[in-house]
Amino acid sequence: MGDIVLDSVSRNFRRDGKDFLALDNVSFTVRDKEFVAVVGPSGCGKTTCLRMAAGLEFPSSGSVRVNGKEVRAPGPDRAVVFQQFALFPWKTVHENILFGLRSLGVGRNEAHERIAGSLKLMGLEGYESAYPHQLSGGMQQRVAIARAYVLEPDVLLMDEPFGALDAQTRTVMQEELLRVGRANPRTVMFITHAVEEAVYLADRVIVMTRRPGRIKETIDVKPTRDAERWQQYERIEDVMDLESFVHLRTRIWRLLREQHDPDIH
Ligand SMILES: Nc1ncnc2c1ncn2[C@@H]1O[C@H](COP(=O)(O)OP(=O)(O)OP(=O)(O)O)[C@@H](O)[C@H]1O
Repeated sequence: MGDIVLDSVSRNFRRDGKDFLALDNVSFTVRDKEFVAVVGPSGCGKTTCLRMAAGLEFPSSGSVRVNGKEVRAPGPDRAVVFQQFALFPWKTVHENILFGLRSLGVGRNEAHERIAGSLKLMGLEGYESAYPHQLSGGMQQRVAIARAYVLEPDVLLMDEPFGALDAQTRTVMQEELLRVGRANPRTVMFITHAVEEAVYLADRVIVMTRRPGRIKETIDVKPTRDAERWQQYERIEDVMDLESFVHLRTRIWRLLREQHDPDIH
């Protein structure tokens, strides 16, 4: 069980000796085993929201709770995947994944089993002894995701995890994440700039406004996905071709474009 609740969260930062409001009274919930994507203009505070759920950042006012508990620090119930894969370059794939398990105090035999399971889940069997520089970007990101999944956290926090990948690899990763999510559902908060990625992956998409970040609208994708049976299509391009998909994507695009930027006339 793991839900994420941001309750009336505001956050001030200081820049050039002045305070500015980065997040303004943001409230949303990611329910247990729900996949929620957050989209919004650059600098609207998406990463700040995610870092608060991770316990790496704190609200100026309001509260952030995971699994009913106020977040005060990072914890093993939450795993974070960042855009830059953040693997240890001097450790093998196996050792990179083992690192988190060791700090959880998982015994040797169990760790081996769990690592083997997570490598299988991410299609990385046979790469246990490879070093990150011997892997493609897509494979490195799969290791980063395997490393998060192996901890069996209640909550996965993903900040533009596919942002650094080329378009083709990104597509494959999106399909894989959907497959892994079906086999092994988790509560996921997923930040992206890519509207299509959000609609393809998420049960709900939260659209934020330009700074100071507020919630503009929340779009429910799951009812459409279920009613139109998107899951019968294996390939992302077949889903993206559906009228129901295009409709939701366009709706989110409009919400993002509607936002008046006071700096641009
Ligand atoms: N530690 C910090 N100190 C000062 N300002 C910060 C800090 N962290 C974030 N900010 C500012 O807060 C605002 C929101 O940043 P954040 O990274 O959350 O936005 P974002 O929506 O994730 O942006 P992007 O999509 O470009 O990654 C930005 O103006 C950023 O410069």
